[in-house]
Amino acid sequence: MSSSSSCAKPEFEVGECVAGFEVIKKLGSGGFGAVYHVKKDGMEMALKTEFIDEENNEETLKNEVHMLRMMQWSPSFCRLFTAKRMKWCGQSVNIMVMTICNRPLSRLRRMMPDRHFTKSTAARLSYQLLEAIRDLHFSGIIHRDVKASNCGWHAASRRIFLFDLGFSRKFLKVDPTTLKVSHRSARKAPGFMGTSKYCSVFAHDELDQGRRDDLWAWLYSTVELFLGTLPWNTEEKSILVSKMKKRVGKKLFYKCPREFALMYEHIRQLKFDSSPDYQMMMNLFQQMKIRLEIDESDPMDFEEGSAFFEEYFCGQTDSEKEMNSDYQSTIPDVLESHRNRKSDIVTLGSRSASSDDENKLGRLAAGFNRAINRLMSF
Ligand SMILES: Nc1ncnc2c1ncn2[C@@H]1O[C@H](COP(=O)(O)OP(=O)(O)OP(=O)(O)O)[C@@H](O)[C@H]1O
Repeated sequence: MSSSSSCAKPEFEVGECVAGFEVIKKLGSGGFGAVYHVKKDGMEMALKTEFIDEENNEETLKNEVHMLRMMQWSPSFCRLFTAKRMKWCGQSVNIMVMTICNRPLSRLRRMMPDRHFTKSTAARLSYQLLEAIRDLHFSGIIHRDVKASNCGWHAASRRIFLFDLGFSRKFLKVDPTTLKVSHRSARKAPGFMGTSKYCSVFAHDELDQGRRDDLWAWLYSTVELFLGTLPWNTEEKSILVSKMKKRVGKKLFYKCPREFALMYEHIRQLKFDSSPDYQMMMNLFQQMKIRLEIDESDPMDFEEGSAFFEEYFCGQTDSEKEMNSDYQSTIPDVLESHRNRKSDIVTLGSRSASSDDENKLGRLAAGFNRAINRLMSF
């Protein structure tokens, strides 16, 4: 068991000042810490914490900060405002402060009738996620846990941001003498990494992951954006999920725009260290957009002006209400104005909401393996 996940995780209180950032509310928590909505000098941000187990010297956030710093050139990732180590009640805590996103993509999808987006929204979101993955790969990094719950909608830029780089890893290495860059060789037994519902069959087989595996996870996540479900939705056993993935083939895309079958054909022939043809896939998206008359300027299903906005996206979801009511009793009067103000800062991500469409066992296993990997291979 990872030490971070087994050691106590102190909670920051609403109104508390953490490294100069005022806590507005908790957005959710992961295996290694929690994410808070914070404010400083009138600016809203997200603060991610990690309580360090000094005995084991395990610091997942350090890796995430390092990777996010490398991605600051890309518009598909959060801005990193600060990252530091601090003391909190005698404990060492790592924090990073980044752009705050609105609801996670997975929750937005579940708020739709039949839990799927319209073709126009699903296609545009899938394209944006592909752009994020391409940018990450261009920087020499693989994500290893691509899925809609690791994407947040950033309303101001009308983009999705890919977050949670805690699982990510560099796939390139540089020879120190010749300065030649090459793909790292596949490790023999890297262990499972990712989420069973979305990961590639190679990840199920615990093979080392490359760029192709992020694309498989993107493909499965895309199908879910279009259809609201995956054939293995109710299957809990990872081995059976893997079997279903191996069996389903092209049939998976029957109800999706036909261009996805072509992207699938490309992805399925990729080897561990192959370079995917992002441009070819992006061209297929352009073709799809023309064929389906998708207009970039149309509101997304969850944006004001769409047919769904008033009925499905104006209120809070049950899990959001639950998350907010957990804090109700602790909110000091001075912060009451934040809660009452109708603004774009309400209702953001929560762990509890996303957990129902993810394989919990997979997450546990992934958290465990991530801890081991941190210790062994970085
Ligand atoms: N920049 C952000 N803006 C808004 N919400 C965020 C941001 N980053 C993370 N969150 C939300 O905070 C919650 C916790 O995120 P975190 O990445 O710590 O954990 P996780 O992905 O749920 O789990 P794990 O770390 O075990 O994979 C998630 O619901 C996520 O949507």
